[in-house]
Amino acid sequence: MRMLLIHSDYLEYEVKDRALKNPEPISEEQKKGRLDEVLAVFISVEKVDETNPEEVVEKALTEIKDVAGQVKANRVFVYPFAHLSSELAKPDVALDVLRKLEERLRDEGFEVKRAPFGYYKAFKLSCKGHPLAELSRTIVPTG
Ligand SMILES: Nc1ncnc2c1ncn2[C@@H]1O[C@H](COS(=O)(=O)NC(=O)[C@@H](N)CO)[C@@H](O)[C@H]1O
Repeated sequence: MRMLLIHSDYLEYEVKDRALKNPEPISEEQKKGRLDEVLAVFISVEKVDETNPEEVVEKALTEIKDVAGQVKANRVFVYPFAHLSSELAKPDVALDVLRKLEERLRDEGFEVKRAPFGYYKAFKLSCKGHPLAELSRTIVPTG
């Protein structure tokens, strides 16, 4: 899994078109979303993650909690992003990993939104620009 973490004044998105034949079913309300004062986490789930998705979710949770603690963010925006890797996991595995990560972040007390999976989306992001505002993490299952 590849993650790009951007501490932001806000992240907002708007669904434009489907990018997959069968994108995640979404409600009218989910076609637009915004969070202010947020740690935006752009995530590519990778082929290697398919060997142990549960472990990857827990490792991603640990990394996000660590960064959120450092930048003092209590909101997290989970954003499916297929452009951080050339070895993408299958969409059904990727969606399952992202849904589980969203759930575990909520378990840990974060306010969480997840952008819809399998769609082209317009988005606006305001990066705060402090030294820890732009970070990346790579997570690999131990197998
Ligand atoms: N492994 C993945 N990790 C994260 N997001 C993914 C992954 N696979 C698919 N997606 C989601 O599905 C959308 C489209 O995926 S994509 O790989 O970019 N594009 C396609 O698969 C098709 N457009 C054929 O190229 C992405 O924008 C993202 O929302």
